[in-house]
Amino acid sequence: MVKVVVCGAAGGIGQPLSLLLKQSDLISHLALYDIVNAIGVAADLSHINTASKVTGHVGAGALAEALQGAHTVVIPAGVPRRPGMTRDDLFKVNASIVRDLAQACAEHCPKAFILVISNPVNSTVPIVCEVLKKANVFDPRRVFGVTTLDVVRSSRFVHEVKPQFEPHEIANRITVVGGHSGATIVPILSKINQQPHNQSISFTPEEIKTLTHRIQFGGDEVVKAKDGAGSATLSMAYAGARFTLSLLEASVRGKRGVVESTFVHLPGNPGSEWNQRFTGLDYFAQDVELGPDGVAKVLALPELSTEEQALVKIAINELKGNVTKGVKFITEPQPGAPPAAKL
Ligand SMILES: NC(=O)C1=CN([C@@H]2O[C@H](COP(=O)(O)OP(=O)(O)OC[C@H]3O[C@@H](n4cnc5c(N)ncnc54)[C@H](O)[C@@H]3O)[C@@H](O)[C@H]2O)C=CC1
Ligand SMILES: O=C([O-])CC(=O)C(=O)O
Repeated sequence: MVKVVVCGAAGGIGQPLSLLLKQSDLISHLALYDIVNAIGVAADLSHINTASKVTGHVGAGALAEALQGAHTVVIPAGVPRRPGMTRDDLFKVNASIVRDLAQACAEHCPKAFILVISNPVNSTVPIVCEVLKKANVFDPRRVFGVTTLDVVRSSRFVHEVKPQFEPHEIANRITVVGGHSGATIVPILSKINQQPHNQSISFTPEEIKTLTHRIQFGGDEVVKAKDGAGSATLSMAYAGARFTLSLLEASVRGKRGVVESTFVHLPGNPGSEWNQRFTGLDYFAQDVELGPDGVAKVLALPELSTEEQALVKIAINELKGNVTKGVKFITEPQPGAPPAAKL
């Protein structure tokens, strides 16, 4: 029975994510932190007749008490995109929000699992890792970029092309590698097996092209449809809850064989050497087996088709810049950049 903290809990993702987490019997205390409105959201959720206690914490002065004793911290804090923006455009605002939350985690719950939802994930995850390294509390097994929405979208979109395959049955069988923005999102569609029949799903080259593009730019579909009112929140809450609960199943309940695609720091993580050599990167999303301490094993990339190899090459090139930008934000802060808030 564990304490889970949601930072950014009053937001578009934070509220439905907290609602989904309130349903889990693995969580004994759900602490909701935000700079606004978290007390009201907590009061509302606390009337639901499931086991966990819910508390609300508002403002930087209340962050320490929210994080104290946390087993897992989920971070959907920060601004979302509007039409015409890239995820990288969010860096300006979200980088310092994530940096300050990571600094507070380093001080108040250095052993907690940290799940980063705030965009741009390709840069915010390196920011968290660098803050923890600086504080001498970094454990690469415990920091995750949440890319589950790419897997969720993949299984839904594949079902729409191949209705004979149920989305929930293929949900855990599609690996998405790379990162979490446009061309860095690479779904491995050449290797989907549907259990229990072990029937493989095959596509025409045109289907692969259309599906890959839709999965890579699924976020833009929602941003456009919401027309200025933000980006994916409900599907993201579903995906964020799925990842959080998978991690709790593996780490708290001791369930074996739990695998999710996620963006992690490769050096120091068990099994990551092959992917590190292949990509030449320190951060990459791929299937990861989860265990009692977080990452139990980074799974080697599957055999890629020629087209997938080309896509991964493009992803690697873009990721290099995204990762470096995040790392440098902590290791080489610009003069005039806002200082870390005292939390
Ligand atoms: N990883 C992924 O797959 C996805 C990531 N996202 C990202 O998630 C983030 C949040 O999106 P939404 O919930 O739609 O935004 P939102 O604006 O609805 O909610 C964000 C919340 O963060 C809070 N916040 C701002 N600064 C904070 C701080 N310093 N500490 C704690 N809370 C703070 C705000 O008060 C607000 O309640 C965005 O960066 C978005 O791009 C969105 C969808 C998918
Ligand atoms: O598109 C966005 O900005 C939000 C996001 O990451 C997604 O929906 O995948």
